[in-house]
Amino acid sequence: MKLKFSKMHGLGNDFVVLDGVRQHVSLTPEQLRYLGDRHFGVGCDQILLVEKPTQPDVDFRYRIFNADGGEVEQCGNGARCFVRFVHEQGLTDKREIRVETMKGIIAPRLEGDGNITVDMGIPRFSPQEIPFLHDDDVLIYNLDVADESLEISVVSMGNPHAVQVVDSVDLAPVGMHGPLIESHERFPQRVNAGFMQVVDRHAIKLRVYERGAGETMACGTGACAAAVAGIRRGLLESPVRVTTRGGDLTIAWGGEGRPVLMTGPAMTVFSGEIEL
Ligand SMILES: N[C@@H](CCC[C@H](N)C(=O)O)C(=O)O
Repeated sequence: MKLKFSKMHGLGNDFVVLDGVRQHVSLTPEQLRYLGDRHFGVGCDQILLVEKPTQPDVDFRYRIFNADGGEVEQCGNGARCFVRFVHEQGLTDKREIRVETMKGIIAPRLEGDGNITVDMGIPRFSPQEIPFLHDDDVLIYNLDVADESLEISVVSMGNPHAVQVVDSVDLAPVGMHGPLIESHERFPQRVNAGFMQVVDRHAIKLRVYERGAGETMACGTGACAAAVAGIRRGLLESPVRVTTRGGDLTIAWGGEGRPVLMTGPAMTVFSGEIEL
């Protein structure tokens, strides 16, 4: 089977994007891992699949697979690439679209300057919604990791995040603690581990060890989760500039019960065809 794809990225968080509207796409976990493999396949952090919607009043269905082959609920940088892709491929000419994901509707909008703003939905914090095994619903939890007690905040942006404040993102033990947090027994569906350094009340630096992909150059939902956790903890005010290893995102949040807005770029690198 030959499959057409585009290679895209949002701040270096890279994707293989597939048009499942005009071609039939049904991939096994092995085929997804092959597409994601940087040595034997195309190489990416996530594979994004554009499909026809299954609900009324939405334009597309958006499915996301980590490089390890697992399907997940949400991907922020991917959402911006999704909009760029459906425009470049002539699948729509609407500047604002409504997209169905595993965990609800998101609404990305192509801005006049070429950036994309995505309404990422309302963040959730209760342990059951993450899911996170804990009886209380509090702002900061202690998590035992490698003989240390880390202070984390938990946020669901549709997908699960554990965010901690560090003195320096450059010195943070992302490679050592990241995988231990990702697979911690208190996160039954695993988790994305964020390490945020507060620069000032409107700016942070962020590194994220992503579930199913390892540390990425940037994580859109991770940026939303970190900004929201920082605002709830009284450390930050909206809007927040989030500096990742791949560049900057702007995150705006109006507080409890309000949606998070994420703004940033999305790029196409090349298109190709691969035999599976
Ligand atoms: N890179 C993404 C998040 C992708 C999914 C994540 N690894 C998960 O397993 O939840 C983003 O930009 O949000």
